[in-house]
Amino acid sequence: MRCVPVMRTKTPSRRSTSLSAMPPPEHFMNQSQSANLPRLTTGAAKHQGKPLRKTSWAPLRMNTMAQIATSTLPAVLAISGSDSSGGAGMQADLKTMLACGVFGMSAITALTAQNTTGVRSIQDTKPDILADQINMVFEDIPPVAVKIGMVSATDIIDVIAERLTFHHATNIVLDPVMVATSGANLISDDAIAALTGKLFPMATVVTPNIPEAEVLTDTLIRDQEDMEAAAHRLVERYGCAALVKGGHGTEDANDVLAETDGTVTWFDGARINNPNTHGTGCTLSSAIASYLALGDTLPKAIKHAKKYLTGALKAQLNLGHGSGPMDHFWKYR
Ligand SMILES: Nc1ncnc2c1ncn2[C@@H]1O[C@H](COP(=O)(O)OP(=O)(O)OP(=O)(O)O)[C@@H](O)[C@H]1O
Ligand SMILES: Cc1ncc(COP(=O)(O)O)c(N)n1
Repeated sequence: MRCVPVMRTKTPSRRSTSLSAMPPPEHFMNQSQSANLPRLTTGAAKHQGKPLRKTSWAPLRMNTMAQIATSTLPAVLAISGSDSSGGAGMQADLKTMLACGVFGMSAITALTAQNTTGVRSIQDTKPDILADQINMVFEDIPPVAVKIGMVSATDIIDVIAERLTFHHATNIVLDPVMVATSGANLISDDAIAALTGKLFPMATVVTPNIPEAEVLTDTLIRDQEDMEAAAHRLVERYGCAALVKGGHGTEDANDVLAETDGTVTWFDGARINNPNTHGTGCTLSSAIASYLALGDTLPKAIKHAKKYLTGALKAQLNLGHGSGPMDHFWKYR
């Protein structure tokens, strides 16, 4: 069975850049790929292995400065909780961003002590420290996209909403994390109201799984028709696009996107037989933010993100005693 996600749209598809045409970042290339890149010969390279005479420094420095190669990457900010076991939360976000070709930055909302079998303890970040993290990032390297994950308390949500508004954040991908795969509750009941009231209206897209979409829409989701109706309801209620993910369904892993202009797009994916799904939601949302930062439209970003996630599941990494993490680096092995 092939597991490449397929996209079906109910309106004519939009144009966007092809990712396959994009070269991987140089440090991920193999030797023959990187050997084909143009090289700059700096003054320092010419002197390799030989001690430099003092008299040669001044011309050498000017020569080197004139020829320094500069490069840049779109930067993406993850605002999420730390997962000590590395498979979900901030750790999954940063690994995903690196693998998807953007520069990942972090504002940590909570420290969790967890592994693949459960969550032992949670310490929320003090709101002023969270505000400082967001400020320091935006003041220096303004992100092109922002991914928001675990936000467990109202005061944390308030500060995120206020700071992101202040900094005119764009391309906000919000994964409304409620319950961990291991079963632990990761948000308080009163924080759900703050999340939907303050952060949903700012989001470009929200990405609930089926149980989360049921809570957010007060409906039962039994089939794909219900998933699509829930996605529409979220768009109507909160004015942002909504991707309802089918990972918790019983058949294929199909996700549905409803956009504010009424467009509905299904992203079909065959269910992969892999019990290690810790961090799938974190990974998908970070990949969507990464591809938005790289210039994709929302449907294209989701298509590429799902392809990345599918590959990570197909790699069949098997770590830990519970539902384990995925191989975020699968593309480069
Ligand atoms: N077994 C699977 N095979 C293929 N795709 C899957 C599988 N499980 C989940 N997915 C995909 O993973 C993505 C995340 O969906 P899921 O419903 O698991 O989110 P989630 O529950 O928020 O994740 P998390 O485990 O981080 O809480 C979706 O694109 C979904 O279709
Ligand atoms: C810090 C943090 N953020 C998010 C999740 C959800 O991921 P999952 O549902 O796969 O456990 C998690 N377990 N921990």
